[in-house]
Amino acid sequence: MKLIEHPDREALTLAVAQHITDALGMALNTRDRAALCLPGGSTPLPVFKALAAARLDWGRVVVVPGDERWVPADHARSNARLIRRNLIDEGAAAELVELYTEGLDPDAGAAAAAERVAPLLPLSVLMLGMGDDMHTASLFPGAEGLAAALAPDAPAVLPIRGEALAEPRVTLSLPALSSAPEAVLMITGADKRAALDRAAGLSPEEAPIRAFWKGLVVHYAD
Ligand SMILES: O=C1O[C@H](COP(=O)(O)O)[C@@H](O)[C@H](O)[C@H]1O
Repeated sequence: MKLIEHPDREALTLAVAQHITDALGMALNTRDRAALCLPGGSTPLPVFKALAAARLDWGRVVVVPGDERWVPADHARSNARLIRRNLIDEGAAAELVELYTEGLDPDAGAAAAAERVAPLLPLSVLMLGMGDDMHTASLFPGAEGLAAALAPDAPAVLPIRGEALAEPRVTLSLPALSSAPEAVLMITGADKRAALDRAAGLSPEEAPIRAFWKGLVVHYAD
């Protein structure tokens, strides 16, 4: 794991956007289409806006959320909606592959999403977020479905449930997420910085971000 500390959030945003732009540009030099996997939540929002201005051949980029809350595509908690509004509608003319399917429950929906995601693998670029509880994507410590999603032979997308979760979720599995050559983690604030330190001494079951440690580049600002 490599930690890069930035003086403030503006510098952090610019550095993460540049990191992803460079990695995507390199992927587009060697592949017809590049697959960019992005986190949800609130932290990456300024990066999405900065990325939208990047001079990339977005028509050859497919974007997929790393996880999704099982809510309709226009719901305020939808990760796909966040990506659509802040990246694609802001000018990055990429294709967005959504994980949610209207009318399916999370189990059937995860299987349907796995069929859409499998052809995108290996991912070209993986950006992750992390919660104070050390979850990443929707790999939550103690969640129902975590062990299946961490298994080496897991399908690309699986359902996740947990008492602390507001709604069921689906997540790209560890094998799908870690098909990318590296993982770029963006975190802000002292609580997440402390969670990262805590994760270093724990297992992936206890601290799912730990499953990405090898090759993980962490960008941090307070
Ligand atoms: O629920 C989620 O949380 C994490 C972290 O989100 P943040 O708002 O604390 O940045 C996010 O990476 C994940 O994709 C999302 O579904």
